[in-house]
Amino acid sequence: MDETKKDADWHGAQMDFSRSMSYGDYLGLDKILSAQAPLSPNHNEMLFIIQHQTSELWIKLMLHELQAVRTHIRTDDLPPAFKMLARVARIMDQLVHAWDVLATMTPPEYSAIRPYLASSSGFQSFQYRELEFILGNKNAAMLAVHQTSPEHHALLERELHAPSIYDEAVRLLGRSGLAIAPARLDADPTRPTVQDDSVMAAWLEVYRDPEHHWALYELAEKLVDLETAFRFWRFRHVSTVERIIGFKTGTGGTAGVSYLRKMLDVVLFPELFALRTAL
Ligand code: HEM
Ligand SMILES: N[C@@H](CC(=O)c1ccccc1NC=O)C(=O)O
Repeated sequence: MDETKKDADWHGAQMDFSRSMSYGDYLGLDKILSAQAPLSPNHNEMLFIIQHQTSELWIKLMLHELQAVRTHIRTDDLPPAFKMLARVARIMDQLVHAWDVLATMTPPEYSAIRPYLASSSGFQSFQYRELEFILGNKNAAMLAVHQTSPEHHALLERELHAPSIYDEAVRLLGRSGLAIAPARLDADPTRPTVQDDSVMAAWLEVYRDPEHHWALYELAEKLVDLETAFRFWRFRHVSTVERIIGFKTGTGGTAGVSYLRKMLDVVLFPELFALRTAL
């Protein structure tokens, strides 16, 4: 058998894609795999770039899932929302473990790359900001960074004014016959979530009688899973940053580690954590 024939018969695999779509065509690999453009001569810059690019892709998927979650909660269709929330929490776990790869980069290795980054920073990630917003950590001041991109600015402006996933969960509590204060239902969507007594009382009722409120109970625990994973991500970020750049000022202009440490105090779904003390 000649070599060409042998190749063509390789386990019956299709070998000629001149007239049909291939793996690379479908996945747009030409675009993805030509998007790594190191600026420094340093070997480790490829790790730095790919770490961020893969993170952005996973964030893209989380946003895709979370947008659908919001619609499903709004339309009282919880089973698909549970499935998607579980997926988002697992993606977040994956990003938590991804820090292990980046942490193989030592301070001198990063110092060789850092000057080439100029004033660019993860702080300017529009997808990350959209993720914070959809989870309810709203902050209008963060839009300023995106002035140079009208498209990203508009997207974040829209998300700033939209109800968060948690706002939709609170509305669902109200539709389920639990008393939610009108002031909470009419809260300014551009402000971060603030703990509310009526929401706390409603979730407490759910947790005190799960059998009667099983779907809300399951929703609450899925949200707690997600916030827990996000907290781990924030912690791994600040710890990895401290390990690599110590207490240097960030390229994005913040104080660096002390800024990231403050972000550890963010609570996305306040009542879901506060209620545990009362149980
Ligand atoms: C050597 C690795 C890294 C270092 C030294 C680092 C450092 C920093 C610092 C100092 C900040 C504060 C903003 C500033 O002044 O620049 C920041 C923010 C940020 N970084 Fe990183 N980072 C690293 C890796 C990553 C990775 C892998 C991601 C994943 C996407 C990431 C995402 C972000 C995000 C989203 C923010 C904004 C956080 C917020 O505003 O709450 N960073 N980073
Ligand atoms: N803020 C980082 C720079 C940095 O990490 C960064 C720069 C460009 C693209 C992504 C980055 N990652 C996360 O902040 C620093 O101060 O070294």
